[in-house]
Amino acid sequence: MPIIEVENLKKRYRDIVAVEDVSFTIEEGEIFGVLGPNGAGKTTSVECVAGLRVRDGGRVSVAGFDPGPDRDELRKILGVQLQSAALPNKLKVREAMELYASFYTNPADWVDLLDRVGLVDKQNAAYGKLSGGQRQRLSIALALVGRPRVAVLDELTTGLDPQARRDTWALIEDIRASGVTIVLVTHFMEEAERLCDRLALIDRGRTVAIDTPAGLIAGVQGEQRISFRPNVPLPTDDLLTALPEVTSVTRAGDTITVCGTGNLPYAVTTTLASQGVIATALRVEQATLDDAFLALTGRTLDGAHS
Ligand SMILES: Nc1ncnc2c1ncn2[C@@H]1O[C@H](COP(=O)(O)OP(=O)(O)OP(=O)(O)O)[C@@H](O)[C@H]1O
Repeated sequence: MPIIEVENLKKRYRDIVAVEDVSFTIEEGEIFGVLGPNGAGKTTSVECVAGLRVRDGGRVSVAGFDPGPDRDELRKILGVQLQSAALPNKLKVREAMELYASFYTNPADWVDLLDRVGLVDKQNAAYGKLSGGQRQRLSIALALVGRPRVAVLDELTTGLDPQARRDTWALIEDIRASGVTIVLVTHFMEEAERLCDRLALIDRGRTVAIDTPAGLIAGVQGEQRISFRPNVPLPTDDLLTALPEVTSVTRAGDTITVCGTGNLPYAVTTTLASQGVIATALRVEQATLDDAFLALTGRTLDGAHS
């Protein structure tokens, strides 16, 4: 039974249509990603789900509540970590936690939460003195203080270095393991691929696809590419170009790159082996979510046209 249902959501800001037609359902306990380029309407969509913006059309249900009329009920079950939410620099970590805990009748133990996000030693540090990663982790702790069933996390790892990003991913997996459903807004395909059970791809205010990361990638009809260095020089490319799987063979120095379809790595390596040639430094480039997005929209996730 889905915990969140969004059907034909619409939202405009004066003459800008931010969300034209977004629909998705989220099962309880999922990490559900909302992925798309900047300006696609991701934040606006989840803000409508969280009751922070009033939608212009469509239907939204969160655990049976409509975020419009049932805002107070929603507040009890939904925690939100918003993009670029800032606290006063002088506010101490413990003061922020106490303040947020005071909003709820049955808040989580905030010391325990700080422990989970690795900030228990920073209780007396001022917000302004925290690093980017620490601020993000604090914002997650604040989103969880009301013991939510659903946590909405928006652009959580933007601006973090790779290590802090990986630490945050581990934390999100921990939170899900504790039973919280997570809605993760992101424009990072690695993040979506690594963390999300399912994803909605959003482009120009519309849902263009919903599936698991693997399902979205498998749907890409594009070419595969493999590169290798033969252990002995290949006098001619004919051996490879004759294969039905192969569409092109190019060389750069002693590296050969083969493009094609079907089970290309198998076709190429067995053909080489039959001639006594070993493919060294073999690399298979897999299709990515970016390829899937490009195939669906003609644009890449960073917004560039193909
Ligand atoms: N408060 C606002 N007033 C007017 N236009 C807005 C407002 N917020 C967003 N928009 C516009 O609505 C469209 C969708 O924005 P939104 O922030 O929802 O997209 P997004 O996919 O979350 O992008 P980003 O990753 O850049 O936040 C954009 O064209 C944006 O400029």
